[in-house]
Amino acid sequence: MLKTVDIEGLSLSRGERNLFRGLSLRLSAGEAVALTGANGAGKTSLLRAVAGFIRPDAGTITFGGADGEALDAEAARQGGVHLLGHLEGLKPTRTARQEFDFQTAWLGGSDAAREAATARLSLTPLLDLETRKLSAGQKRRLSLARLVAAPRALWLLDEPLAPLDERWRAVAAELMAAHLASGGMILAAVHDPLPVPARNLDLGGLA
Ligand SMILES: Nc1ncnc2c1ncn2[C@@H]1O[C@H](COP(=O)(O)OP(=O)(O)OP(=O)(O)O)[C@@H](O)[C@H]1O
Repeated sequence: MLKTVDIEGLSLSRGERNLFRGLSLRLSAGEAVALTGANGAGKTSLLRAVAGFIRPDAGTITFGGADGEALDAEAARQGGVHLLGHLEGLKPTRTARQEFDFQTAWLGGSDAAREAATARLSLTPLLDLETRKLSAGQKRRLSLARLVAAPRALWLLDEPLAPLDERWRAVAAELMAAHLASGGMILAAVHDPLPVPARNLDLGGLA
């Protein structure tokens, strides 16, 4: 079970440009960190590096288990990490139900957890719509449902509240609080404060 994430001396570039150097961060069970910084500072890139989609120029990202042992990074990412990006990764002509069922089956969610997620995010009226017909906030609810349907220790969230209205921001806040209370971790790129207690890591302005 994933309990810690250690980022040590991380340097990341995109194209020719270095985004940051020597970044270190330790995240433990029950903790949230809000990543802030100017547009283009590298918040999304850092989330994608932790998820394993971008290779750093230097530094390490280590995942730890309950006894403090280092976990195999690929296995930790496969079984312990959710990345919720602001592009929702939905195929436009498939229905919300097809996407939700496909994604949660792939992620290994149980039927009970899937039903709980559908109820919590009030997805029933949306499930038969093609995803291209969903609003930005409705798409985000579909993505948040994944987090409930397939529990994983580390949530990497890219501007999770941005498209949500007040009602669904409150629900997202409750989901985050419950996740932290059960020993989960959150690393979130935000321009507004996270709705749960969080440390701040500021990536600053453009390099
Ligand atoms: N696939 C890519 N190839 C080359 N450069 C990229 C790529 N993706 C992002 N970048 C660049 O990397 C830099 C950091 O982008 P990133 O999306 O990580 O910033 P951000 O801090 O999340 O910004 P925002 O607040 O606007 O969401 C930007 O200058 C961006 O143009």
